[in-house]
Amino acid sequence: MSCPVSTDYLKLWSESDLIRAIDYQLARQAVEWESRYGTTSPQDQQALILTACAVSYVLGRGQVCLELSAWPKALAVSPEHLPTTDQLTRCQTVSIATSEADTSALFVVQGERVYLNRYFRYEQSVLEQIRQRVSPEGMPASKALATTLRKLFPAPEADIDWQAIAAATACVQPLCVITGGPGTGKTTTVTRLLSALLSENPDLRVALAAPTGKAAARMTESIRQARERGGLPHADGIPSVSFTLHRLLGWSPRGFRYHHERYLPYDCIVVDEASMIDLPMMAHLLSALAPKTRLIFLGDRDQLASVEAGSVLADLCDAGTEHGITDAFAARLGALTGYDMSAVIEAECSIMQNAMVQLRKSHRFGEHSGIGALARAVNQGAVQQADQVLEDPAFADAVRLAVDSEEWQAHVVEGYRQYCRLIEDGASPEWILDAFDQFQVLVALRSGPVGVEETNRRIERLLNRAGLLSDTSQLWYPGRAIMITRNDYDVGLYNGDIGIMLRHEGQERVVFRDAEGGLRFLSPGRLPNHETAFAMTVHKSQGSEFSAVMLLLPEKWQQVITRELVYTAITRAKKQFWCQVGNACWQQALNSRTERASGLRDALWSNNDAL
Ligand SMILES: Nc1ncnc2c1ncn2[C@@H]1O[C@H](COP(=O)(O)OP(=O)(O)OP(=O)(O)O)[C@@H](O)[C@H]1O
Repeated sequence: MSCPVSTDYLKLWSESDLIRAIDYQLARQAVEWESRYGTTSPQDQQALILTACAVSYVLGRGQVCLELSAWPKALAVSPEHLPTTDQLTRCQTVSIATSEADTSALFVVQGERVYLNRYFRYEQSVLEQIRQRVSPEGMPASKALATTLRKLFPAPEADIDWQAIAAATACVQPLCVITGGPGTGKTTTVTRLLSALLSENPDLRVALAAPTGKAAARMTESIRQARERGGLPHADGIPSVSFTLHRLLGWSPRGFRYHHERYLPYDCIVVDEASMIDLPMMAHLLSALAPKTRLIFLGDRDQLASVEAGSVLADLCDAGTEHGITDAFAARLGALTGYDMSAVIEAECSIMQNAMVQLRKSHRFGEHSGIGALARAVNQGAVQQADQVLEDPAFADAVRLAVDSEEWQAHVVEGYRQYCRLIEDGASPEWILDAFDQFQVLVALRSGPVGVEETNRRIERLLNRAGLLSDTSQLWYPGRAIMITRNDYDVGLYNGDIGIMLRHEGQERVVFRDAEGGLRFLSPGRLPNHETAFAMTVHKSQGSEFSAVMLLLPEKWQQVITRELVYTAITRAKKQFWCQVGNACWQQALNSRTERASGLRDALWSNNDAL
C-alpha cells in the first residue's frame, strides 16, 4: 500500500473481504477512543489504525498477538507505513472507557509483540498458573508408588519405556503433558497411571474431559477399552464418562460456574485432545483448579492447533523440547521406574521440561503401515519420502489418486455403500452411526470447487445417482448426515456432534449418540446450527477417527493448507488413507507450517530460576 491509511481505506478492505468487518470496527473504535485522550500526529493515528486492524486480523487467524517482524502479508503495507516501536508504545495510551471511572488499555506492547489487553491477561494468567504448578523435583510420593508403577509397567527393558516415564512424571508433577501421535499409548498410559494414583489414594476424585463432545465421547470409549484390557487395580475409581470442558467448568450464558473463587471439585483432571484448547479456555481451566488439583494433558503437539486463538499445547511442548530433564528429576524418575535416566539429563532446562513427556513409538502403526510412515514424513516436511510412501505398492493403506481421475468418486460410493444400505434396510440406529464412522471425506477449505459445501453437494448427487440415497434434492432425507457447528447447552448438542436423519417411529428424526453412549432422537427443527457432513473440514475432524479417510485438496495451494493440516487429516485414518492432490499444492503444503504467534514459549524458556 502506498497511500496513507485511514479508516475509510480499511472499510474498503473490509468490503472486499481482505479483512473482517470486526477488524475494521476495532480500528475505527481505537481512533474514537484515542481522540478522547488528546490529539496525536497524523502519523501516530495512522500507526494506531494499522495496529488495531492487524492485531484483530491475526487474532482471527488464531494468533494471540501481532508480531511486528511477521506483519500479515494480506495487509500489504509498504515498509515506510509500518508502525515503529515508538509509535506502538504510544498506542498503549489508548484506553477503552468501560465507565467514567474505569478505563483499561486497549493494547499491551511487549517488545515486538502487540496484544489486545484481554489476550495478554489470558497469557499472563496461564503462565502464572504453570509457574506455580510445575515443580522442579516433583511432589513427594509414598514409598509404595515405585512398587505400584513397576507392577503396572513391568519388565524394565534396555531402552527406556517412555510410557512408564510419562506415568511416573504425572504421578509426581501437579501439571503434566503427555504428548504423542496416534496409537502411541496415551490412553493406555493414563489409565494405568490413574490406577497408580488410585492405589495411593482410593478416594481420589477423578474427572475426564475433552474440548468437544465428539472428543469426550471418544475418550470415554478409549478409556473403557483400556480398562477392559488392563485388569487394573482400583479401576472402579476411573470415571466411565468424560465431560466437555465447557460442561466440566459449568458454562452457561452467565459465565462459568467454576472459576478462581470456586474451584472444580476434583483431585485429578485428565484432559484429552489438549491441542484443541484455545488460550481463553486454558486460562479459565487453570484458574478453576484448586492449588492441589492435579492436571494431566494428553494430546498430539503436531496436530492443528485450536480453531480459536492460541496454540497452548504446542507452546508447552516446545518449551519441553526433547526428553531432556534436570539431574535431580532424572534421579527421581529413575528411582520410581528402575530406568537409568542419565542419558537424558540436560544442564539448561525450561520450566516445562520436567513436566512434559513425548511418546514416540506407535503401537497402532508398525513398520509396515503406510499411514504411520506417511504421517512421519509429512510431519518432517519430507516431500520425497512422503511421495515414496504414497507410490510404494507395499504401503496399500496410504494411496494418492490422480488429480484428473474420477477414481475418488468410486471410492466415495464404496466408502458410503454399507452405510446407505443400512439406511435403506431400516437397520438399528447404532449400526448406522457405527457405519458412518467407517469412512469420511475431508477437505481443507469451506468454499470453492473442493470446499466443504460443494463437495457435500457432489457426494449427495453421487450417492443418489448410484441408487444409494433418494430424495437428496430435499433439505432433509433419510440418510442425510449432519454435523453440529455450534454448542447448544439447552439442547445438549455440541460443536462436532454427528447426527443422522432417519425415520423413527414414523417420524423424521435426527439420531445422535449421547456422552454415555446412548441415543437421542431430535426433530430437525430443534437442531442448533449444523451442516451436511459427508465431507467435513480437517479442522472439524479434530478429535475424531475413522476407518478410512479421503482427503481432497484443491489444485492451487492456499495459506491454510499446511503440514499440520495434512498430518491431522492422515492421523484421522485408522486403516486406509487416500488423498487427491496436485504436486504443487502437496509440496507447498508440506513446506508450510502453521504460524502461531504467542509469548508463552519464550516466557516459559526464560523462567529458569525455579530449576
Ligand atoms: N506398551 C504397549 N505395548 C503394546 N501395545 C500397546 C502399548 N501401549 C498401547 N498399546 C496398544 O496400542 C493401541 C493404541 O493405544 P492407545 O489407545 O493407548 O493410544 P493413544 O495414543 O491413546 O491413541 P489415540 O491417539 O488414537 O487416542 C491399543 O490397542 C493399545 O492396546
